[in-house]
Amino acid sequence: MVLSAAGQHLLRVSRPGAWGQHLLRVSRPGAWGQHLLSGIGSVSTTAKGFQEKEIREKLQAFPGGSIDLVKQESGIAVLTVNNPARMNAFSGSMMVELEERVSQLEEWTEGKGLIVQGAAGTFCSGSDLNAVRAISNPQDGMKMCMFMQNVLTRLLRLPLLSVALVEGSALGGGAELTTACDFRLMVPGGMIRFVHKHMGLVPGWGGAARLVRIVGSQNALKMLGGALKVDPEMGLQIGLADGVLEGSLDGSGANALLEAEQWLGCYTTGPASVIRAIKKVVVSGRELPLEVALRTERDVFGTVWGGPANLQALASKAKHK
Ligand SMILES: CC[C@H](C(=O)O)C(=O)SCCNC(=O)CCNC(=O)[C@H](O)C(C)(C)COP(=O)(O)OP(=O)(O)OC[C@H]1O[C@@H](n2cnc3c(N)ncnc32)[C@H](O)[C@@H]1OP(=O)(O)O
Repeated sequence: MVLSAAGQHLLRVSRPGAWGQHLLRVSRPGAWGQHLLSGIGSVSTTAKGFQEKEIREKLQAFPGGSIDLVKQESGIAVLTVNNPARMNAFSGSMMVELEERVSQLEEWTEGKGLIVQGAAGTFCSGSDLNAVRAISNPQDGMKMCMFMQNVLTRLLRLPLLSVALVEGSALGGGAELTTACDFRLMVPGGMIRFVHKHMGLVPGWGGAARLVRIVGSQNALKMLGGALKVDPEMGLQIGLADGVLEGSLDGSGANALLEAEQWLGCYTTGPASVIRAIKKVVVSGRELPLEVALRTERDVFGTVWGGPANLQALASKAKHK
C-alpha cells in the first residue's frame, strides 16, 4: 500500500500535491493505523510501473556480499551489512537480502531491539557503484529506488527499537540507511555523509524525508547542500547522533557492538509485548495524522491493558520512586 502510494507519487512528480492529497483522502481513519500495526505487507506487484519480481531479478544480476542477521536470546538482533571488499557497498543481491531479513524480523515476535552495523569496522558506502553504472537509466534507477524506499520504510516501522552503529563511514545510501533506524550511535572517527549532491543526485531511499524529521529542514538542507561530513561531535549537536561510543579496542568492532547492546538494553529491558507496544505508538505518532494516531494508540493500549506485565505490576504494588 505504502509502496504503491509512494510509487504513484514518484511517477506523477508533475503534480506536486499528489502525496498530500493521498494523506487527505484516507477514507477510513483507522485503516492506515491498522496497516502500520499489522506490519507492512510485501512490495506491491500492482503499482504502476513497479514489478517486484522484475526488479528482484534485475538486482540479483549484481551479486556480492551479504546481509547477515543474528537474533539473540536477549531479544536484540544484529543485522550486518557485509561486503568489506567494497566498504560494505550494497550490491543488488544485498538489496534483495535486506528485504528478506526485514521480512524475517517482521515475523520475529520475541524481538525487542535491533542493531544495524557494517562489517570490518566501517558502516556502508552506499550503492555498489558497479551496479549503479549498469542501471544508470532513469527507469531502472526509479525501480531500485522504490524497492529500497519500501524496504527501509519497513525497517524503520519494525516493532523493535533500532540503532545504527556507525563505525567508519556511512556514505550515500549508507547515510540513508542510518536514518531508517530509531537511533544512531557513532564511534570516534565515524562519519555520516550524504554525498548525493556530488553524484548529481538527491537521496531516493527515503533518506531526505527521514533526515528532515530527525534534524529539521535547516540542518537537512545544510547536510545535503554541503554534502557535510557529520562527525560524532556535529552529530550530537544537530541531533543526528544519540550517543558516542568509545569504539573498538582491537579494531574488530566487538567493543562498539557490546557498547551499543548495553546502550540499547537501557530501553529494551522488560517484556517484549510492552517494548513492541511502545515502538508501535511512537511510529503511529511519528507518521500518522493525529486523529489516526490517537485511534491507533487506543488499539495498542488495548493489547497491553490487563496483560501479564500489567497484572504483575499491579500485584507487586510497584512504587516508582
Ligand atoms: C549517492 C546515491 C547512491 C544511492 O543512494 O543509491 C549511492 O549510494 S552511490 C554510492 C555513494 N558512495 C560512494 O560514492 C563511495 C565512493 N567511495 C569512496 O568514497 C571511498 O572508496 C571510501 C571513502 C568509501 C573509502 O575510501 P578508502 O580510501 O578508505 O578505500 P578505497 O577507496 O580504496 O575503497 C576500498 C575498495 O572499496 C571500493 N568501494 C568503496 N565504495 C564503493 C562503492 N560504493 N561501490 C563500489 N565499490 C566501492 C573501492 O572502489 C575500493 O575497491 P578497489 O577494488 O580496491 O578499487
